[in-house]
Amino acid sequence: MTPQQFYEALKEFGIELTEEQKWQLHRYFELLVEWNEKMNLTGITEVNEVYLKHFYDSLLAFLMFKDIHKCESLCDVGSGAGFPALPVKIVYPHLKMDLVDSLGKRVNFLNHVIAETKLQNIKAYHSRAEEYADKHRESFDIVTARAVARLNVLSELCVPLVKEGGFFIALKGQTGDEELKESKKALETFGVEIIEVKHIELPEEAGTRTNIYTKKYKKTPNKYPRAYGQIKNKPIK
Ligand SMILES: C[S@@+](CC[C@H](N)C(=O)[O-])C[C@H]1O[C@@H](n2cnc3c(N)ncnc32)[C@H](O)[C@@H]1O
Repeated sequence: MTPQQFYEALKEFGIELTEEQKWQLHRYFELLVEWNEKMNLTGITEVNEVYLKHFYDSLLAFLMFKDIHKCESLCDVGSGAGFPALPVKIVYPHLKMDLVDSLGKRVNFLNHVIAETKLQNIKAYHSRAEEYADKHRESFDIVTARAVARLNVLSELCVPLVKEGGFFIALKGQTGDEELKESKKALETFGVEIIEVKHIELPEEAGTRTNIYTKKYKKTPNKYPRAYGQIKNKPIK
């Protein structure tokens, strides 16, 4: 997907990018490739592949989420090199965003991209998500994550951060349905219900996506999230 094809694809969702937004995405791409030579950020560095497998893939779940304009804040757990958070922030600049990652070097990269692309009301934090919940419990309209952990583990990291009435959106690949089955109890325990599951084929046979949308209908019990060892070794079943 060339950048031009990417712009056209967004138009199908009613989004016409400004020159500034196009520049922000391109600058982000350049920094990703540049920093990737010194540290491990991504295996995908060819321009058309980045626009498809990182930018478009990150955005799809949000382009298809009609409540996005009603939401004000978003937390991306395990942002890594910035996905899905940074493309989403560039396209939806009204969102106030926190990016959380447990790896300090990646957080430095994220804050560098944020400064270089002149994004406002967004910051990356060096923290484990389960510790971030100490001070940011029930704080965000949307909490999201891509490629961080299986859903039963991921939901314990993410859902405590979601406000009552807010959304936890998990970007999943082929194993999405199987992960959903094993996570029914966990999702209920942490206080969210499934509102939609979208199966999508990426263009150019780039893979299948299962994007899972849940809504928080009650507070997460205070004992969650537990310490990571417990979350990982004894996920709710
Ligand atoms: C495979 S990368 C995925 C990065 C990005 N979301 C993407 O889709 O390209 C997983 C990231 O999650 C971070 N991570 C894993 N467990 C975490 C936790 N408990 N809290 C915060 N970050 C975590 C890792 O440091 C890593 O950067």
